[in-house]
Amino acid sequence: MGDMGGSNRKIVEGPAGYILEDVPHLTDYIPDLPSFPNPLQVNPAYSVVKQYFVNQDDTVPQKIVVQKNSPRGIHFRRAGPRQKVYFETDDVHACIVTCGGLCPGLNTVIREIVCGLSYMYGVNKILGIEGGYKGFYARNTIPLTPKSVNDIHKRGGTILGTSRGGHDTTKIVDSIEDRGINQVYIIGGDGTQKGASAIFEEVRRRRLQVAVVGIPKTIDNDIAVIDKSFGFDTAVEEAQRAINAAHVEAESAENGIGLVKLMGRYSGFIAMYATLASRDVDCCLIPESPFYLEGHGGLFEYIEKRLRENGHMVIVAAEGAGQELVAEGIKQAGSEDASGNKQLNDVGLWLSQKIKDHFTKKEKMVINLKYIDPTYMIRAIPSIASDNVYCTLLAQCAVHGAMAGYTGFTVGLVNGRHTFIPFCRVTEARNKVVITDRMWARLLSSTNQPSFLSRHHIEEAKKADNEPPVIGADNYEDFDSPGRSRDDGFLPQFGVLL
Ligand SMILES: Nc1ncnc2c1ncn2[C@@H]1O[C@H](COP(=O)(O)OP(=O)(O)OP(=O)(O)O)[C@@H](O)[C@H]1O
Ligand SMILES: O=P(O)(O)OC[C@H]1O[C@](O)(CO)[C@@H](O)[C@@H]1O
Ligand SMILES: [Mg+2]
Repeated sequence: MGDMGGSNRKIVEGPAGYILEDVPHLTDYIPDLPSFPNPLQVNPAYSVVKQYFVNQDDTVPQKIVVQKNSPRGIHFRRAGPRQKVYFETDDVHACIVTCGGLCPGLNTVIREIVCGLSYMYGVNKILGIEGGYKGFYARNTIPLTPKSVNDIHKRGGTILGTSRGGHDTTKIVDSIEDRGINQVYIIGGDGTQKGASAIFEEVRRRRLQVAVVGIPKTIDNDIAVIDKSFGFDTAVEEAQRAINAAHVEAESAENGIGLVKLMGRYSGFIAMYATLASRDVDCCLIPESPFYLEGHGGLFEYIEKRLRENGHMVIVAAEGAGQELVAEGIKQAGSEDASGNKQLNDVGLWLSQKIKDHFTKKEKMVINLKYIDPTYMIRAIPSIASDNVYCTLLAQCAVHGAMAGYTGFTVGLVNGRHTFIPFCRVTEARNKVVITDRMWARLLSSTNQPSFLSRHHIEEAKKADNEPPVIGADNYEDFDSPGRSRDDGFLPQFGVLL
């Protein structure tokens, strides 16, 4: 295999078009770092497992639907415990930080990093950084032990607190150095992973023996490459309660319309999956699929049709849907939050008003519209059982990776297997619903809503999705990225892990 990577990418080529997008290792810049046998070899729980350690050469393909002559394509390093570790148990001083918005499962990940470090590797120096990135230099730390985190997975939110903004790379790495921290676990979304990458680059520049590991978090499911983010299933499950309420209200009133707003700033996965799961939704609006209100094929025409046919209807809107229309209507330029994310106008309130104005004033029709906004309710809850298991495996993989000396990576599920993914791959693009994919077609067929797209729009969208794959480009996994565009369109189950 030859190394064909640039200075920041570690790309290894092999026969038949095999490409490994590898992750950095501490020995890349500290070549004489000593290694030690993994203490799990004598751990009674794990020592009985046949072939417990991952083979050094195991990698996971990004694209699993192939033809006979397809090149082997891009692979990621398989996560899991290694025979050798690069930290002695007593020398490990770990810290954990949570950044960005809340997400079900944050506390489970914190708990399992602490328990994984402690029970699997005997580590007992673990600090919680309070209040996100700025906590490194502006807040106190809290010691974390298996006892102190024992019950936290039953609670929503994060026991460490979180924040947006305040990422100062120099101050953060100074604090890491001053405190003698050598393993940094960073839980957060796309912005957080960009921040983690900056910390890793500075750590490498200073040649510190510090492993920097990201655990991807976002209920929007907008992180690239990975199958699905933790907490997503919990959020979709909770959204069902709001949709059910909207349906009950709508069917009990004359021309009842239930409107539910769900999270999804740039990506409509929660709205799409909640709609598909519910079967009571007549129309789902997401940021990726532009819509219009008036005229032939528009939303008002469809609402009128559904009310005449069925007497009631349910609409689900992702918060990022139709933002151009909303901004046009209220002539307001979007502002930004402390992390530089666009702050959205309330599509739910806007749409409610537009629908009421159209039907009651213009069409002189009696309608009863109920607007339900459960956005924060779906992310401020503890994670459901399947997400708890998912969080546990992500946390354990993060710990195994750091102990084995890997750094500058995010742990993530790729085609149902846990992998180490270089930071740049999860930060360079955003995972979005592909509206020319089978999953969106399934949704359109299940709701029977108009696609709101002209033939020209469809051709343009298809062209964009069929750009040839290029390494490092946003879309080269589009053909088979599960959250994004998988042949069967379904997010995989977590039956096969590690
Ligand atoms: N490009 C960047 N470089 C360094 N730090 C960043 C960058 N983008 C964001 N951050 C930092 O990462 C943290 C979290 O970012 P952000 O608020 O965008 O949330 P997120 O991690 O994307 O999570 P979510 O979108 O799911 O709420 C913030 O403290 C922010 O300052
Ligand atoms: O109000 P906050 O905390 O900034 O978070 C809102 C945003 O966070 C998310 O839940 C995750 O990015 C988005 O769906 C939402 O727009
Ligand atoms: Mg984000």
